[in-house]
Amino acid sequence: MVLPTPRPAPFTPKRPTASSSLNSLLSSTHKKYKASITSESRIRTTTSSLARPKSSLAPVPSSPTKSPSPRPRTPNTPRSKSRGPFDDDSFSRDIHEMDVTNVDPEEVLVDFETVGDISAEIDEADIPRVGGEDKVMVSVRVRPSEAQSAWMTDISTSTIKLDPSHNKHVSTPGSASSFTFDAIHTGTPNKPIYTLSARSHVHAAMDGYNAVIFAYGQTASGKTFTLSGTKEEPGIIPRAMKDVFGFIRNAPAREYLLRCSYLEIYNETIVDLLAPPSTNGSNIVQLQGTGPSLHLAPLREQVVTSYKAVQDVLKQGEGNRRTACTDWNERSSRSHSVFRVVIESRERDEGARREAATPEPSGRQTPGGRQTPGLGGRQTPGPKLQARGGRSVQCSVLSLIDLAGSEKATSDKERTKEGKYINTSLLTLGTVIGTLAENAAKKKSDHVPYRNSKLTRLLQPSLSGNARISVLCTINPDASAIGESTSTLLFARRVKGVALHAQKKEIVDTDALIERYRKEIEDLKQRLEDREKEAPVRNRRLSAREQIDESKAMKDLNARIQQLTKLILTSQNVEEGAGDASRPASPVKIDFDMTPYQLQQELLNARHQLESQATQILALEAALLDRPALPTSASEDEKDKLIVDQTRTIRELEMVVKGYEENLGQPLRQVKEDVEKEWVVKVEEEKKKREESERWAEELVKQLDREKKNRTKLENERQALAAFVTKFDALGLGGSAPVVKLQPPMPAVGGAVASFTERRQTTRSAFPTSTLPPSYEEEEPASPERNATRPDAQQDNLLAQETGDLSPVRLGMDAQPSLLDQALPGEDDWSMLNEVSFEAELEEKPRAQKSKTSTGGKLFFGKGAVTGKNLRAQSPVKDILAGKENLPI
Ligand SMILES: Nc1ncnc2c1ncn2[C@@H]1O[C@H](COP(=O)(O)OP(=O)(O)OP(=O)(O)O)[C@@H](O)[C@H]1O
Repeated sequence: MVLPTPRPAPFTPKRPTASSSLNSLLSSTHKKYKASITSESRIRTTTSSLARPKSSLAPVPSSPTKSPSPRPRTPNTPRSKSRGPFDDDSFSRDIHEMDVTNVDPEEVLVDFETVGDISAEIDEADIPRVGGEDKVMVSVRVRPSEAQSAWMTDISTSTIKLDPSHNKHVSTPGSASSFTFDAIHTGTPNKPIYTLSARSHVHAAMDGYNAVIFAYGQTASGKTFTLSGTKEEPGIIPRAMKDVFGFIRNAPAREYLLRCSYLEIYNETIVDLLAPPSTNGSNIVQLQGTGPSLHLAPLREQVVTSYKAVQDVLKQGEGNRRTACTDWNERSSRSHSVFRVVIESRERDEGARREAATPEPSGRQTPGGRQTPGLGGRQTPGPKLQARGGRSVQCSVLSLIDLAGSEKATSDKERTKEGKYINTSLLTLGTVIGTLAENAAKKKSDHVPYRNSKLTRLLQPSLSGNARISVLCTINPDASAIGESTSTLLFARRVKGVALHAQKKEIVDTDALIERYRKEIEDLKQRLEDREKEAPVRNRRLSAREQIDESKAMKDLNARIQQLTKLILTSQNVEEGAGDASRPASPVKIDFDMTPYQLQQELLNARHQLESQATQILALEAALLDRPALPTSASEDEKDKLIVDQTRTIRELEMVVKGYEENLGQPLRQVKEDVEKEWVVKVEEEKKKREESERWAEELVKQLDREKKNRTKLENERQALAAFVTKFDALGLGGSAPVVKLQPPMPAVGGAVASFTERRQTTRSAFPTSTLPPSYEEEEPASPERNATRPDAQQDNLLAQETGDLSPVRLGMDAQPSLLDQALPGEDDWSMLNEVSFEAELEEKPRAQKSKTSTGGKLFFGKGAVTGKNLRAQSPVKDILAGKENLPI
């Protein structure tokens, strides 16, 4: 019975830790196990533990540690951010703030001036030309290990060979032979890896060639460490991007436009790592077209103008990458990741260079009124530089690829499934590379199965020759991994055989948009100039409000001109290291494959941003106008001169003001005095008039009071007389006529006049004409005949006697008709009435009765026989009656 050979223990990299607390936590868990992804499990720790060298090699990574993680995420599940080489406090900016749909490529150009001072960052070492331009550059990196390395390396000859002591333990074909490549790397530092194995390719990309750098190797062999690195030991990607800006810095004759995208191939699905994670698959990228016209859509690209912007992009992409804890690697990449930089560049024109040399006060205004071309076509998403004046635009793509590691079946089902996809695609890559190498070696053109995997399809344009390629093969030096390492080295050897024939891609494109923008700027400038010329004349005609509007319109024009001409980043305002906060939001995302609705939304947002920026610009302009005419750094002489000038201006203005005062002051004062006098007279007149009116009103009030009093008195008199007549009748002095209870009418407005008229007519009919006062005669001549003609006269008279209506007072009232009939009665007339005292009369009543009894005579009022003498002696009423009524007494 053959016992199964025990499976060699897989490499268990020691996890470098950044914090001591985390370190102590992890040091207690050196056991290997599997776990699913969590944000914790994806924490990339750094290298304090790497400082534990065993020999000349750097310390070995620790074993994976258990993480209480939930299940791995599905491709479309939004993933949380993890800490990685690009995690930094400066990454705090939300990537969505940088979304701008409509990016003007001219506005995001980077050139040697705009890139800032990066001298401290650039490795000035000569770029080694290893590998040749028609061959793939292949380097091997041996990861440090705590265990004895199974491989012997000779860095000077770039050779690696399995230690002969292990030959007897392995049966992998070819493992015994030695391998020679372009470079062999050991140790932890990433800088030599970049300098020797990547830098020339980055520069080739900047020169207009497509370039691909990818890391290939067994899981946990150090691919991600090599490409991304850590914060302390940045990998190829961050170094390459710094170098890109350094390259621009050293290329004063050209200007560049950079666009980044970041994607991963997970379980044969291409996912956009920069698109917002979504559940409806909107971040799934499709491969469209074939061969050289192959492109990815929809793919979000971000225009970057500084290294800081690149860091933001990397951070977002890293946060979205799928990693998981496996049996071999605590944070294993479960996908192939591709970071792409599209580099467009063109020659700068002479005018631009000259103007750039003398910085404009308005910042990065484009020299010579640089035209703003539109965006590129859909075929190449994102903004495209436009060729200028027949000069071409170079376009190249730098792809930095971190392949997932080949691995054996794991104890986790999910990881096993992922591993299957990973291994299949790596196998296909191997096959494709093998075929290409064989075709190159044997000058054949056998079918290359690019289509067998997404990875090879994606790499097709590069692998088919039109790219400079650098392959970094990472190996685990442990004896337990000799099989995988040998396989990696064999792959590397095959790759070495692939022939390349990379070509620069140049576009000559004379897009009319440039002219359109240039013309718009010229038109706007002309309009502004015209308005400025007319301004003094026009402003005299305009109201204050209109003048404000006019000045706003001019400011708007100015703002638009500045917007259009402010195009190119200059060395003064872009910093390669820390980024430039004064720059417009950058990097700027472009995705022309979004739905129209999404594009509209982004456009709307961008417009809002533009508006608020325009407002800011206006405010800054205003502040600029308000600032002192001299900078604070101006020399004392200049300041003195300015003060003298301004003093002179003030004096001149004072003289002008004085002249006005002298010439116009006196006449104006005279006019003012005249007007004041005139107004004083008018005011006096008006005062008098008002006083008169007030007096008149007071008089009226007084008269009204008197009228009221009189009315009250008259009413009292009436009531007294009514009582008197009643008593009179009750005494039987009214004859045989039955006693009729007096029912005096109630006073009413106009009622006195009506009563008076009625009584007058009654009286007229009752008295002989001769006894009537002349007024009666005049008004209506009374005669017996006439009376006889009045059949009702007798009856009226009788009725009057019966009702006692012919009272002396009423007759008196006849003489003094009514207060209401007189507008303003004289004082004398009223005094007569005032003298009438009914109380006194009533007091006299018993006396009158007594007299009547004693004399036995009759007491008549009206036509009765009562003597006027008695009445007059007893009451002032009787006097009135005697005097006014002219009655026979
Ligand atoms: N040269 C090196 N020096 C120090 N540590 C290293 C080196 N190479 C790799 N490591 C460490 O080894 C561990 C695994 O490395 P890494 O994640 O880069 O492997 P990988 O090949 O990307 O794995 P996978 O394919 O599973 O993603 C990490 O903790 C990393 O820091």
